Order: sequence, then C-alpha cells, then structure tokens
Amino acid sequence: MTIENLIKHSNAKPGKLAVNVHKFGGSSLATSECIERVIDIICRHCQINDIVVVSANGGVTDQLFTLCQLAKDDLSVEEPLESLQFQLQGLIAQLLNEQNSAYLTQQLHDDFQLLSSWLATDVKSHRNDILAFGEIWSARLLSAVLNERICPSHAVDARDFIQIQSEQNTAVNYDISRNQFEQIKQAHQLTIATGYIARDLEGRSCTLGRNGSDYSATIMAALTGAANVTLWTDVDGIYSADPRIVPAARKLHRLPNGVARELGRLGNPVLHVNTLKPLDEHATHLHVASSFDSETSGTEIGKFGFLAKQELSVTYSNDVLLVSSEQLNSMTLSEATERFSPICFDERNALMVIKQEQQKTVSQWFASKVGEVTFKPVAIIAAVGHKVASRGDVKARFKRALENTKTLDIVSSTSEHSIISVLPDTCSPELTNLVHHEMTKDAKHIGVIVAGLGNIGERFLEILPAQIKNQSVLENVHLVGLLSSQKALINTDGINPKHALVQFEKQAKDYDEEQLLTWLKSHPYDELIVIDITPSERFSLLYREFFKEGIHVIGANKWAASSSTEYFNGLTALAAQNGSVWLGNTTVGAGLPVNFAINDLRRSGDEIGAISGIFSGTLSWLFEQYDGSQPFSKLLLSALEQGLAEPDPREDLSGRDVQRKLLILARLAGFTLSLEDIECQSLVPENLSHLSTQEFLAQADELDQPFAEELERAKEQNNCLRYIAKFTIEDGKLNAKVGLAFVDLEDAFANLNPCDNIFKVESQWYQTNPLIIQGPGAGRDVTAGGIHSDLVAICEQLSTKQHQVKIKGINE
Ligand SMILES: NC(=O)C1=CN([C@@H]2O[C@H](COP(=O)(O)OP(=O)(O)OC[C@H]3O[C@@H](n4cnc5c(N)ncnc54)[C@H](OP(=O)(O)O)[C@@H]3O)[C@@H](O)[C@H]2O)C=CC1
Ligand SMILES: N[C@@H](CC=O)C(=O)O
Repeated sequence: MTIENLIKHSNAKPGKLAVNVHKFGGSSLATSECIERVIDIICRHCQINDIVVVSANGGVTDQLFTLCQLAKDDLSVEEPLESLQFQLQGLIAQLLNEQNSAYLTQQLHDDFQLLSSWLATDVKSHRNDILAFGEIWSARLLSAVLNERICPSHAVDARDFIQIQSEQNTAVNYDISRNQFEQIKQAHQLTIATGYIARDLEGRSCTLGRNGSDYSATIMAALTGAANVTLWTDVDGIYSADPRIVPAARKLHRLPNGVARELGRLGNPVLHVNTLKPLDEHATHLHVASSFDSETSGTEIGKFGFLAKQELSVTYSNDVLLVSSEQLNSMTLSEATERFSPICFDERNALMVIKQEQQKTVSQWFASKVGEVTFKPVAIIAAVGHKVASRGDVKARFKRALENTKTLDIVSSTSEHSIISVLPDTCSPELTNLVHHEMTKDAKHIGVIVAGLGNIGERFLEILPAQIKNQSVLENVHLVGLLSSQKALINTDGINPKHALVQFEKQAKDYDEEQLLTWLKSHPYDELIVIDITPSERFSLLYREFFKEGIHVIGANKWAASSSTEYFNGLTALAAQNGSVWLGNTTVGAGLPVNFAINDLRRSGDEIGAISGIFSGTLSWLFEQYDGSQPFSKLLLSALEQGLAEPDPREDLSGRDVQRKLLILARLAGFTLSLEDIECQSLVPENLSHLSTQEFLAQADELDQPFAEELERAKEQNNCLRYIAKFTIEDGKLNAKVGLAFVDLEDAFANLNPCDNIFKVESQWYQTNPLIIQGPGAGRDVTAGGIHSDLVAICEQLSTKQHQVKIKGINE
C-alpha cells in the first residue's frame, strides 16, 4: 500500500476493506525523526479504514510517573513539568506547520493547566488520568501530522470505548466496547487511537499494565474483526532466545498461537500474555516488526502447519519465587494453581513457582488457607515449542543440556508447550547459551527452491528424498519451491520431495516473477537456497535479487558465472556483502571436482599458469564416436536424447558452452577476462545459426557433409578431431582459445571414454607434470550428483554460520 492507495481508499466504502490494526510503541515515536519513519510506514502499509494505536512518545510515560511520585512525596514538580512541556512543544513545532502547531500548542497548554492542578490537589485519584495524557498527546500529534500532510484522520481516546472490569481484572466488556467504538469511529478517516488506557465499569480511567498498548491493539482488532495486527516495535521479531544474551538466537518467523501465548506467559518481553488473549477466538494474525527496519520481515503469529510447529526456543527468568509449605496439600495446591496460574507446579513435592510480583497476593491467600508459606528466590529456564511437553526427544535434549547444572526439578508447565527446569541459583547467560545451543543446534531450517525441472532437474529431484534421509546435514532441508519456465509451485510448509513432480503437475500455478520475489523477501526459513538448473539467462538475472536478500544460489546454469566482467564482479561482491553463498561446480565438468581443485590450489598458495583440455561432454562423445560410419547429425540427436547436450545443442556445437567453461575456470584461477577475450571457433554453419531449435534439429543433416570432409582431412594426417579449450598466461599476456583441432592418435586427448572431459592444469606446483582431472563431463546422473554435492557443501557451511542479530540501541 502506498500513500496513493491510502488517499485513494479514503473515498472507498470502509466496509469493503478488511481492517488492519497497527500499533507503534513509545520508542518508535520518541523523536520527530522516529515519527517521520512512522508516517512513512503508515503510507506504505495502511488503508484508510485501519486503526493506528499509539503509545506515549518515548520517555513521556516515565516522566508522568515521576511527576506523580514527586507530587505524592510533596516535592516540587515545577521543573520536570516545564521540561516535559518544552519537549512536547518541540515535537509539535518540528512536525507541524505554524497554524496547526499553534492550535496543538494551545491544547497542550490547557492540558498542562489541568495536569498541574491534579498534581497539586489530588494526585492519588487522578493518577491514571495523568498517565493517560501521554497517549493522548501522542495520538493527537500523529493525527495532526497525518491530516496536514497525508490523509484525513482522527485521534480517539480509547477510554471513550474500551471498557474493562477493573485495573486489576482487565477483562474487556466486548459488547459495550464494540457499541461505543461504532459510535465514535468515522468513515473515510484513519483512526489514531490511544493505547494503554481504558475505563472500568465505574467509568474510572485505568491503565492496562505492561505492554498495555499491545493489548489495546489486539482488543481493537477483536472489536473490529481485523485481519491483522502489526506491533511495530524496536525489535525486528521474536527470537529463539533473548538475542542480547544469546548471539546465536534465530528469528522465529512464524509462531503458532499456543506457543506464542506460552512465551508471553513465561515473560517474553515482546509478547505479553494479555496481548494474545483477544485473538483467541479470531482468525487475526499478529505480526511483530521493527519500525526502524520496516522492510525486514518480522515474526508472524497465527495458525501454522508443520514447519512452525518444529521451532524451539529457550527462555528464562530470574524473577521468580518457589512457594512451599509443609501444610500444602494437593487440594490447596490445585485451588492455588487455578487462582494464580503459576509458572509451574509440582503436585508430588507440593510446590509451585510464581512471579515475584505475585508474592503479596499469594501470601495473603495462603495465610487464610494453610498459614505461612515460604518464598524462596529461584530461577527457571524453559524450552518452548509446539507440544514439547509430550515430545520425548525434546525432553531428552533439555535434560542433556542441564546434566551438569544443579536443578531443583524439571517439570512440564501448565501449558503443553513448554518444559521448565527450576534452578536454585540465577540462570546465567552461559547456561542460557548452552541450553539454547542444545535445543536448536539441529534446527536451522533451510528452504530449497529448484528452478528447472528438465533433464537434470528431474534427476536431481529423484535423488533428493534419499539424500535428505541419508545425509545428516540435509536433515532440516525443506523443498519449498519448484519452477519451470511457465509454472511455479511454492509451498511455505514444504513440498514432499517424494512426490515433487506429481505435486507440481497437479498444483503448480502460472509463474509470476513478482510473486516469487515477494515471497522470497518474507520467507520463514533461516536460510534459503535457489538451485538454478535452467539454461535461462533471464533466470540468471534474478541472482542479484536473491543475493540482496541473503539467499544462496547453486547454479548449473552457466550464464551468471560467464557474464560480463563488470556484472560478474558486481554479483560476487553483492553475494559476499549479504552473506550469500554461490556455488556452481557443475558449470564445468558436470560432477568432476575441477572447480574444487582449482579453488583449493589457489587457496593453498599455488599459482595457475595454464588450463587446457576437452571441456564438453557432448563434443567429447561426438568426436570419440564419429568415425564416418554414421552421419554426424544422427550422433548429435543421440547426444541430445541422452541428456548430454544443451537444450539447444548449438550451444555445444558453436563452442559457446566450452568458451563459457573456459572463462569460468580462468576466473576461478584468478584472472580477469570476459567471453570476448576467448577466441571461439563455431562448428555451426552460418545458415543454421539463426533458426529456432526445432528448425535447426530438423535441418541438422546439413552438418553431415562439412563434418565428413573435416574428418577425412584429419585422417589423412593420421590425426583425429577434438574440440580443445586452452588458456595460458605467458609473460603476463593472456591467450585463450576454444576450437577444433587435429590431434595425434596417441595423444591423451585422443583417448578418452566417449563423453569424458579432461582438464590439464599447469601451475607452479604442477609444472613439469601437470595435474590431470578426467571423467564424465556431462549427463543426468553425474550432473545431478554434482548439484547434490554443492547442496551438501552449502548446508555444511550454513550449519556453522551465525547471524548477527541487530537490536536498536544495542548493536545498531
Ligand atoms: N546436461 C548436462 O550434462 C549438464 C547441464 N548443465 C546445465 O543444466 C541446465 C539444465 O539443463 P537441462 O536439464 O539439460 O535442460 P532442460 O531443457 O532439459 O530443462 C530446462 C528446465 O529449465 C526450465 N526453465 C527454462 N527457463 C526457465 C526460467 N526462466 N525460469 C524457470 N525455469 C526455466 C525449463 O522449463 P520448461 O520445461 O517450461 O521449458 C525446464 O524445466 C543448463 O543450464 C545446462 O547448461 C550443467 C552441467 C551438465
Ligand atoms: N552440454 C554440456 C553439458 C555440461 O555442461 C556438455 O556437453 O558438456
């Protein structure tokens, strides 16, 4: 959604568009710069009938609390009051034009009069009215800026419609609240509502406690049946552990509702348990995203399938108390658990663990039941994930992680989605890291998209199920996408590799490049690999987009690796910059380890001076077979049928394919050159070079005569025909050439198995006796095998890769 859409929809019938709720926290609204960022997000993500919920501008609520405390202690409030008013006036002046600024400043002035009088006379009974000012000022200012610059909007005070039982029991009276909201909402205007505040049954101002504005947002979603709630905050999602403590924490892209609730219950700083309550009965999805980095995908909370249910996270708390008493029997304990929803309890040992802030009420209640109970400061560490309490493997790993730690008990919590260990001492960062490592080490989920389901792609997929089963490093690899030139099947929850092509046949939709790129920007996987087994230049041009998103590429397609020097250098730099791995070992020699060998020599300090050989499986097969007894064109069609030749065999015959391969190897060997620097002899007669592939194949017999004549000439000299590639560097001068040659019948190049490639590498270390790599250089099995080898290599690299989590104010 853009600003144009926002304005365009201001004339739409509000009922026609699904409502979305966006909530911005205090730090997202702290300065005029932050507010500008929020305006930008609103322009790009909001529709006119959406609701924007705001917290007080960063720091304002704290100052209001301080003012209340000072007034309560009979201390002077004059200076902090002035400084707060000055700060707010500053924001107004920076963001609004003169006229609007004057209007808002006047309103602010009136509010401060009232505020001063409450502070002076009756701070106790007006405490919540005072705190409510923070959100009112914030909503009023944002609405004024939107009205002045973007679209019609109106600021609403949530106390005018949200009715809760009381400050202690924040359950919402939905019927009354919905009715009241209906009356105050205005069509064709963006609603800017205050978070954090509501009224109780007596009409008194109430606050909604910690993360209260998030709760306000989900209440408003429930009132309006909103499709989505986005909590725009200062972190970019929910992580598998607190990323400030656990640097290896991974972002959880999708959290099932139940798991999110459990994380909130155990004290996750972003997800408060109240926030999720209003969503229980609605199909509303909750997103957590960063207002400081709005294009990065955050965490989505909702109903999800298999993959999201596999995710595990680790959370801890040092602010908990163990409640125990000799008189505590199972009946009282069960009554207490019903009443206080403890973090966990153990009936066998008659104990329960509560949050520190519950101590007073729990103590009073037990005093009236069994007398004194003991409270002991303890800590907890928990593994959280979908139904982990009944997953033996998860429990076993959790216990193993804690085997050298003193624990009081390991219990399933009141929720089926966590296993909790009670610790007698504080939970250290080291322990949190250790447990997180044990619980999540195998859980880096890698999505794979296969583009190109032809000759090689099909074989790659046939082998995939056995590879996933047998290669432990592929354990968490999920096939998520299949693409041909016209059709695409993307399934975020994974495509069963055993039935990949059947599913593709049945379910694939028209291939839309834009849709693919959009999906790639917000996919839920820790890592994503695109395997390009197409012959398409167009597809290779998408690598830039992939690398921008940190996506990895395995290419059997030679276009990108043999593109112009400038483009190629740009691509490799972009990949390095974004942590993308790009492998393409099958681009030369199919599955032969020639690229590995050259890389390895250079990495070890060797210097390569020349590379030569037979680099085309097709041309090797053709010239090893071609003795004049059958027409050349017949052999060519046979090479095509066997899957040796390129989809258009002129790529092979023209020498272009070999030219690309020589370029790729020369680049690997450390030289800067482009295709034009490699002299190339084409074996395709001019009159056949501009036809379509089908036309060319239909006229392929026109090749027979010229090839027969060439063979005769070679035979006369007791030679044979071979298509040779050669690259040398002498006195700094580069000489690169691919073409047909007459080769002595005794030469190593003349005595290969049909289809074999041979690579002769001359280097400082291999001068007098060159390094030779020889073997099949094309074909379904070896090429598909080579791509699998790249997949294993990438997954091995990724299993040790750590993400640097960026947190505003910590490391950014
Ligand atoms: N044959 C071999 O021994 C070796 C081949 N290679 C390379 O492997 C690649 C594939 O070869 P091969 O399997 O023989 O080719 P095929 O022609 O048999 O298959 C190509 C596949 O790519 C698909 N495709 C074409 N363009 C696009 C596009 N823009 N987006 C998505 N998919 C596309 C085709 O779709 P559709 O069916 O709709 O046309 C088809 O599924 C080539 O780059 C080749 O150079 C590398 C080493 C060895
Ligand atoms: N057509 C190519 C296939 C491998 O790259 C060849 O024949 O070598």
